[in-house]
Amino acid sequence: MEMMLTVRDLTKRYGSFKALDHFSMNVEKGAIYGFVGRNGAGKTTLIRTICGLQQPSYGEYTLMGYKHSDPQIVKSRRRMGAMIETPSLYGQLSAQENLKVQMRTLGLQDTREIDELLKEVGLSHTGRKKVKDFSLGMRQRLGIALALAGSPDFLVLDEPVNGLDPQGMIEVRELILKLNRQNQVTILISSHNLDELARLATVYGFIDHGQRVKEISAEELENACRKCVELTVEGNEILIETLEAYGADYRIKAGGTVEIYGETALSELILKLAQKGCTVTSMKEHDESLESYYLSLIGGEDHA
Ligand SMILES: Nc1ncnc2c1ncn2[C@@H]1O[C@H](COP(=O)(O)OP(=O)(O)OP(=O)(O)O)[C@@H](O)[C@H]1O
Repeated sequence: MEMMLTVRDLTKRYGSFKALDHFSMNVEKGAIYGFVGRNGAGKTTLIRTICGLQQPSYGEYTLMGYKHSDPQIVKSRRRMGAMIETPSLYGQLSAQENLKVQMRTLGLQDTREIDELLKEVGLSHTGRKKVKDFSLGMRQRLGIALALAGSPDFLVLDEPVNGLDPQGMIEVRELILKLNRQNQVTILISSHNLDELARLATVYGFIDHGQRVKEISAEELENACRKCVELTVEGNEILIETLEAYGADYRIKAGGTVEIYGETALSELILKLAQKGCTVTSMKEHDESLESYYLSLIGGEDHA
């Protein structure tokens, strides 16, 4: 298993406050790593640190095999593109000119790439329009284009769908999937939009109070998010007796509603209940989503 990024025991202190507290993560080559945590959990701090914008107080990370303390890590950084929080753009310049500046900063000559990048993020039509007159979504797309300059192997996106309309979100999602599948770009993406992340991520890392809560593959998460049917009946005793006879996996909730997990022959169950004189008053089917998994891991209250 080849790793793009490994983070070990990383701690970042601001005075006595630990924004990262012995945090560890593993981003395999080829992954789309969904980085999840509430406001202030430490996501941007981690991203800024691995991009070399700030030094860890303790711990280490390796990027494409180079340790953070190894001067050769600059080689890895050249193959990495990042968009962190709101992209810093030149308001008086057009999208094309902003990209030209970025290419020059990176020491790249290929101006043909600029048109391709603009097309890729859906900004070809913006012509001479100054970036200060762009919508939030357009700025966000230009930020992604800047991160893509130089065709990085590792793309780090901090909240990339922030401010995008539904169409924009679909386009960014398709772009991310295309970069990953066709160009084998490894992607680390932090987002509050769990529904959006669930459509992309191949692995998830959950962070809270600067600490790693869980790292889990999308497949493992899918297995952990079991299908569930909620039944409310008149007379729970008959329902429980019937479920026991089926050997079903169930849980009785407050108020008498029963949650039944896994594949259960529902129509057969309901028929059996009716035969025993037990009436079903309500039935709801739902998948435990990434959101409920996240809430069960981290808890519902927001500290921000
Ligand atoms: N330069 C700084 N000085 C002091 N505290 C800081 C600094 N930068 C970040 N913090 C604090 O570190 C914690 C983590 O912040 P960070 O921006 O990494 O969170 P985040 O998970 O990216 O949050 P969000 O989702 O809101 O962007 C916060 O409590 C924040 O106030």
